[in-house]
Amino acid sequence: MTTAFGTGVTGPDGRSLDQVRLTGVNARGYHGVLPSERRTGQDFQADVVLYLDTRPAAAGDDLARTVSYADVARDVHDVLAGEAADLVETVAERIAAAVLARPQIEAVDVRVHKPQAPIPVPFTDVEVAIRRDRTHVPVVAAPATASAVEPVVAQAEAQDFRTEAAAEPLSYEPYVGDLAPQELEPAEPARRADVFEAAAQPEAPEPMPVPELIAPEPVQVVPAAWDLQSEPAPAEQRDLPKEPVFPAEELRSEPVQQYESLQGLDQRPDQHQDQHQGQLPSREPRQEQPAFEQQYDQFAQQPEPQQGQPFEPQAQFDQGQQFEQSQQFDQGQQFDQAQQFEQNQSFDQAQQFEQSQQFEQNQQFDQSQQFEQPQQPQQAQQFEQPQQFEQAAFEQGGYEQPPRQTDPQANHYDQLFDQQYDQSDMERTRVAAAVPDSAVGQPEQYPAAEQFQPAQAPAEEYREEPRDRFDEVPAGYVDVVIAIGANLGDPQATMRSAVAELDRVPGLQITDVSPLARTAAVGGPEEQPDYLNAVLLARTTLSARGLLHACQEIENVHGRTREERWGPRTLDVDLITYGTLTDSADDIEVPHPRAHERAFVLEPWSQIAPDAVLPGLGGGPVAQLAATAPDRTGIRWLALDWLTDPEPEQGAAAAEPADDGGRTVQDAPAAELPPALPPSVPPSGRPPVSPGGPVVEVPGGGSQPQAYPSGPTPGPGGSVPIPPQQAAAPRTAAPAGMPGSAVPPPEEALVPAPAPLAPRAVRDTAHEAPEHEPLPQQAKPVFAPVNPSRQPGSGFPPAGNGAAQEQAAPVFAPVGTPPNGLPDAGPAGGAPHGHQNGQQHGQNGQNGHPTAYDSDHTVIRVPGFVGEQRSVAPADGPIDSVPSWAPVRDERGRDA
Ligand SMILES: Nc1ncnc2c1ncn2[C@@H]1O[C@H](COP(=O)(O)OP(=O)(O)OP(=O)(O)O)[C@@H](O)[C@H]1O
Ligand SMILES: Nc1nc2c(c(=O)[nH]1)N=C(CO)CN2
Repeated sequence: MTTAFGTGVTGPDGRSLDQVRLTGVNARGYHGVLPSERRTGQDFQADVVLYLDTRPAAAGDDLARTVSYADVARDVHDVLAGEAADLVETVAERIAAAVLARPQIEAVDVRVHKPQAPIPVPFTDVEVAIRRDRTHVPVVAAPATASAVEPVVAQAEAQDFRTEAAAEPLSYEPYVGDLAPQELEPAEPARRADVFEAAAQPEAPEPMPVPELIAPEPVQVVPAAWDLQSEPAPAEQRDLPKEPVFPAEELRSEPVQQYESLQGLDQRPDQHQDQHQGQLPSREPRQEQPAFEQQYDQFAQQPEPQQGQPFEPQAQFDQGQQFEQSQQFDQGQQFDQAQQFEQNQSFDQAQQFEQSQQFEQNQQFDQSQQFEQPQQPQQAQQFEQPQQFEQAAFEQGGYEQPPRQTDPQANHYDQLFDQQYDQSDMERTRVAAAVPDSAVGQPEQYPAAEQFQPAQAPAEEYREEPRDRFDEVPAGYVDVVIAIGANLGDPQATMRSAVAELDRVPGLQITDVSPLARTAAVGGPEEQPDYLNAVLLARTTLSARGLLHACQEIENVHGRTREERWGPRTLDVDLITYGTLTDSADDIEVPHPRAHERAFVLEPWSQIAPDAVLPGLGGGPVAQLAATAPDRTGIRWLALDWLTDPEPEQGAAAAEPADDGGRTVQDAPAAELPPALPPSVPPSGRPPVSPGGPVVEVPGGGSQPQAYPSGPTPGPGGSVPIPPQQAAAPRTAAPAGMPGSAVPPPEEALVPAPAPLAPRAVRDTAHEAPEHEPLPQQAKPVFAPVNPSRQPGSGFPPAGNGAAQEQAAPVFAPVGTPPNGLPDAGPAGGAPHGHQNGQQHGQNGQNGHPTAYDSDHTVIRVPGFVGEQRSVAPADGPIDSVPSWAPVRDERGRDA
């Protein structure tokens, strides 16, 4: 957000006002939408620039004629630490209101920072910056806690400098301006702040002025929590000259009291006297209990926590705890420092005692947080994880890849696996009976229980209360990453189908689909066909376990069997990440325990999320992990338009190798050729088709015709018809495309395919012959929505509208050394190579290798991932890892 922060304000006389700048006021606040933010709080910072005429104060060298920055700081701090707001914007507005309650101040710039915001990607800060003045007034009133009472001298002389205005310690009021004019009360006429208006009488305080744009309509004033003590301070208190004036103790938040306590500012004369007599000042009961104090109270009422309940000690969870402990330790340190500071202030013993009590309280609160985790494992932790992960990453000095660790769950996982394969029948039954989470009392809708036909009654375990964090249903969407793979049957068709089916799972939305990778099998029996792999980005409101069950159900629908570990399969759907949750249970572990070492997951993932970071042990930047994964050389190619490419004609001749001057399949060393995939046995019931279609780039630069039977040819306009009655077909556990199938054939969900298709821009993640990589002239999105009902906002590029597609074409710009002879890049200055409408073949690079965007714009080679690994993507980001010309923004305007 940009603002004119600190850029100057003209005063009533047309001259620039002076500025008092206060930066970096910070406090732990409880603002935010997420429950965990409300519960645990986080650091907030604020900067303010006060615009006023400082001449009166300077002339008399008199603090009373200006504003005390200490008072302002306290107010700012009080807002940050005070009543929780959902939005940073509201916090900024409150600060502005508190500041402008001082009549001397003509305008204020406020910046509020939320550097620990729960954002699951690396970031530095979230900042909201606003400017408010006497005409563009804050949309909330000043907090009751604001030090709005000005010294008498300042008030008396304010008129000379045209700065008087109401200074009552008003409470915040909900904004009822242009947002909800119909709710305005006629009895509450709109008032405009006017710096020339006389200050309100103390005995009859005026309401906080509201913007003039407010229509005189009825208003329903919902008292904010800030209103709890909104009566004006008594006249005596307001008139106290040059004395620090504080809101009643019960109105001040605990952090504010601590702050004041540290400053020795919270002691009233009588309290000082008490302390000098060695007595502790009694604490008045608070009417407004800070959130963490409530938590403390709750904790105090709870029984002694039992060790190990309900989580098993897990390495990853321990790690999470460490992060939290380090946070707590930090807090503790702050309090240690605070204590020392107090001691340095040589306050009397009574005060120190009180403060040490506070410190103890805090320690107890820390403990309560710690023990709350096992007792209240749901919800909170899920959202705390991002913070913990972020925090840990920051503490480590960025997202440097931690030393690779061997799978800490290996034994457990192996056991689990053996069990599963020993009892594969049981496993099938269990998965089939993995009834929706609605059966465990959760509001999940996938899939409706009655639509299942489990082989046996749902196991008792599924009727239990949520067992662990994997059963938590999130309050909002959680970003997830799902990997799919197949090497039996008709892999591409199955995977297309799976994408459609996943997107149709209620509570799950696929937001992006990676290119399709052809990969050498990793692990399992030696003689195994190549896999096709892809990664899906999605967001879900399902619990992690609910989502895994949905994935397994789709595996089952496609005839997944488990005969041997890592054996060939018709479909594998793995849950790679669930937000930044890192945890494991008997039946589920996230992140997927082997994701960090699997190029067949990491490489497709990094293609669509170059900045993605895999959380957890062994995690790190996905692109970096991909570049070093042991199986990276097994990545054969990436197909771009695999979701939307038209089905090759029956019996079509194998695609001619591109006339690209590169080696053809015949030229390629046999050892480099990917093994042929087995004959198709499509589970979808559609007839197999002969190979043909996209050119496959093989190690060493050769090409080979290759194809997988896929969906039907799009109709006119590139759309694929969707029979409505089938689209609404009920879900059952029958195979896709069969009568009563739970899963409609994939084509039903593929709509409408943009025609003609062109490849999505794909990052070249390696550095092989970068100078010869051409710039595709027009790259367009190749992925169409897989569910027509999910329209704008679903994250998919616009579909079906040729013009829209045209406009959405990515912008290309040079990010490295331009290829020889290429003009400056840009939307209109692309390389002469490339293609249009998917008809031209990619041109040959000057080194004799085919271009990165190959024939039919369907398949790209993956230099560096085939043959010898030539380079490793640098740690400092995807842009640097792109060797030459490459898209810097994709069709959605995102960085590529
Ligand atoms: N994040 C996860 N994603 C998928 N399965 C998981 C996950 N965590 C635990 N599992 C468990 O792993 C079991 C085996 O899964 P599956 O048969 O798909 O393994 P695989 O795909 O052959 O091997 P791998 O787990 O190495 O990918 C499943 O029954 C499931 O309960
Ligand atoms: N290339 C490749 N190899 C694998 C895959 C896979 O999806 N692709 N899945 C496995 C178990 O999930 C084991 N090995």
